[in-house]
Amino acid sequence: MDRHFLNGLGNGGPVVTEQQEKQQEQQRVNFVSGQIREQIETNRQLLEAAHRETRAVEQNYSDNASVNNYEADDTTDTIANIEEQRQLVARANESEMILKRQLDTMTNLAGSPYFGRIDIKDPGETTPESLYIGVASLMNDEKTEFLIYDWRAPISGVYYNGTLGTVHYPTPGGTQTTELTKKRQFTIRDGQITNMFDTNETVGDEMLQAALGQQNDQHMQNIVATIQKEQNDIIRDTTSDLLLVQGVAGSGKTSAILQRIAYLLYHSRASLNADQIVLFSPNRLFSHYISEVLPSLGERNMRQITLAEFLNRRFEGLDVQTLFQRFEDEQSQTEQQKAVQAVLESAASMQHVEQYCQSLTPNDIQFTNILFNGRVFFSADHILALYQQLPTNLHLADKILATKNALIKELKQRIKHEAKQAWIAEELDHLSDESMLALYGKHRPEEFDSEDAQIDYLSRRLAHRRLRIVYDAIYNNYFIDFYAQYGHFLQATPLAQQVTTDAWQTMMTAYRHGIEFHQIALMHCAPLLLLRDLITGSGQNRALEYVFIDEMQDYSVAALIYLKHVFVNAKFTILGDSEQALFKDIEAPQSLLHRLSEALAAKRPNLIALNRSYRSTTEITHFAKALLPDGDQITAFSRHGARPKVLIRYDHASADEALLAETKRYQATYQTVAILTKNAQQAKDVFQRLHTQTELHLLQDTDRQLPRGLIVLPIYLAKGLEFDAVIAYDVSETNYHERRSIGILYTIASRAMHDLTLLSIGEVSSVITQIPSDLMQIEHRVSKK
Ligand SMILES: Nc1ncnc2c1ncn2[C@@H]1O[C@H](COP(=O)(O)OP(=O)(O)OP(=O)(O)O)[C@@H](O)[C@H]1O
Repeated sequence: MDRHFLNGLGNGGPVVTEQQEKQQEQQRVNFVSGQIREQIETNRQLLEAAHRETRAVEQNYSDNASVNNYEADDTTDTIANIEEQRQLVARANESEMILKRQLDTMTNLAGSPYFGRIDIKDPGETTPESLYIGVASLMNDEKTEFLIYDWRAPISGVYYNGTLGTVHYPTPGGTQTTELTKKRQFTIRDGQITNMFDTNETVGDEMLQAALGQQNDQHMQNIVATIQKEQNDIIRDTTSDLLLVQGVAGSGKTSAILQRIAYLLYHSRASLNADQIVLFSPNRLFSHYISEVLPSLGERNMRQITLAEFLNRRFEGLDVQTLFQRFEDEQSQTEQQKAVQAVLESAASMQHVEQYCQSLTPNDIQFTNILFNGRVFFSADHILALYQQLPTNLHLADKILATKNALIKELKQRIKHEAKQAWIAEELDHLSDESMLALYGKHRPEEFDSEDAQIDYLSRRLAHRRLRIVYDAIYNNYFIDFYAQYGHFLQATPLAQQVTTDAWQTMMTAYRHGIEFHQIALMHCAPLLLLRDLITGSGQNRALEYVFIDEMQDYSVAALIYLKHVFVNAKFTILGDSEQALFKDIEAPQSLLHRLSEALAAKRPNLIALNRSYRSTTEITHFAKALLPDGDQITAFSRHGARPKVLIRYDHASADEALLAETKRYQATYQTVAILTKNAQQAKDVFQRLHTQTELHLLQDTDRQLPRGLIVLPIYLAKGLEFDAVIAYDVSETNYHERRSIGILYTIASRAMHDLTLLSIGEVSSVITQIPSDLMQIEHRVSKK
């Protein structure tokens, strides 16, 4: 195989027909597939050898580690030896992991080695060179040439971005210019080219058509073969410290950030690993849904957490209201309650926290007694006195730290004192043999000169153990009651104009009441955590490099500010679609960027808007966008299907009948069919009525996986997900009459890839009846006569 064949198909030679060209490309695929197979074989043998090596080293390690220390004279040598062995095991494991990863990558490449080809002619060259692009790079056996370029290589950017002609691409040495003379796309399945064509577009629609026409399964797919230009801008942005992506439903926001993570990991291999990246995802189902994308690209998954999990970890012992509960509760909120919530969740409220902390006087700090066995061990007054002795010019957090250190010092003295008390002597008398043996630690009874010395030692050890609980309380800052402190903050905060004194008072009472029952509403979380962190000078994570937040419309500005405070060194990528706001009103992307840049003190903010919707058929997208007052900017991808169907029934029995018939019809064609309801109660009701008649799964917020078959779930659990067919349950005016019904119905409609039915029990919601009727098929009447 000569180099010209490998890298110069169709370049400069005699004119070849399309058929011949396809044959030549197929030959190249065969050649590359052969190379991959060979390399897989070699790798497999290497992996087996590495595996044997690891086992041997591990065996050796466990033999050595179990040496009886008591009998060995040279314990230090043994420890050093064990440490050396441990490192050997770690290294052997790592080599095995690397080989395994290489093998996985090759296996990924085997059936479909690449999807793109670009021909480029560098300045001064006469013939172009062909580069083939796939999910990972591959060199020939001699390691002299790239058979496949990784899609993330600098030159590969040209495939996604450039149209034919002069193009530029970044390299470590600066921007390079070259001429793009050809761009070719392939679909290769099981080593056979099934589709191939040249294009001048970024990535032609034909490939995309094929990708989007497929049925959905339990996992999201990677999109590297068909990344679109704006998505590519998101993926390859390495400079912004705040990248705000505002994209309409189904525009590929989630896809783009996952490929972005793969891109960042590739480009900062030496300095960045997957553990330094965290994605805040909307729910656990979503985490599972996207979990295969990065592994399919040969990368480890980033960390994933939901806001609820994050908050629960920080509010140990408290039951934090979830987004879902809040959504449910909000349906019965008064206007004043909404106003109070808006105030607490604003950037201004976080500023108030800062100001409050700056001007906090010693007497206002809510010091609290530290108890031990039901008695006051350190009194709040004593702690205040310690605090007041400190120099006044110290920062609040430094003073708290100094107080903490002073308490720990006192505790050490008190341990000596307590060790001499009767309660310790008594406990010592009643210790079991086993506990007593443990209390000796590394000493042995015969080592002591006298019984007194022995008892002294044991008493101190026991007192130390028993008072550990006090140490932990000091260490964890339990000498300040942060819940009371926050209550004090609420009391001290100037009342916002839009809020009445009564409403504020009611909120404070509800807050205190909640705390008594170990509960806290979401709106209090960000200000309270910031307050606690500022007072204690803790709570920050400096190691994280990238934070991704999906579905940002569900986060308050206060929550985002808090996350920025926590992940102080991280670059933020925030994705959202204000149209899908389940909780808030819609906001224009530019003004949002402005507001966020200010709130998060971003130095290099960037906004990328995605207006093309890929998920749904043209008909579904046209219907969904018509629901929105400002949906004009949304463009549909041209892939056709049936118009959404609106079914109207006037009683539950006939509605259930229609629902069943519709699910049967969809299940005959599709893999994933979902009934989406407005809230959890409705999902439960549907489940209870139908599960005896058809196999149906009810999903709840504790679920982590999407089961196969027909499912019913409230819309907030379906955030970020997609289904082949969706049935929106009860889109009647009674069910959807408030303003925010628009966002909810839009989110429901936009979950459907191929088919959508909306079932109304009674008169249809005016959100739907106000749109042109030719966008839907109506069965029965839209309104009662
Ligand atoms: N460039 C692309 N090539 C192939 N498929 C794509 C592309 N962009 C998006 N898609 C597909 O479109 C669907 C929607 O993408 P994704 O879930 O990333 O959108 P989203 O903007 O996060 O949606 P939403 O906000 O509605 O949850 C997915 O099935 C995804 O695979």
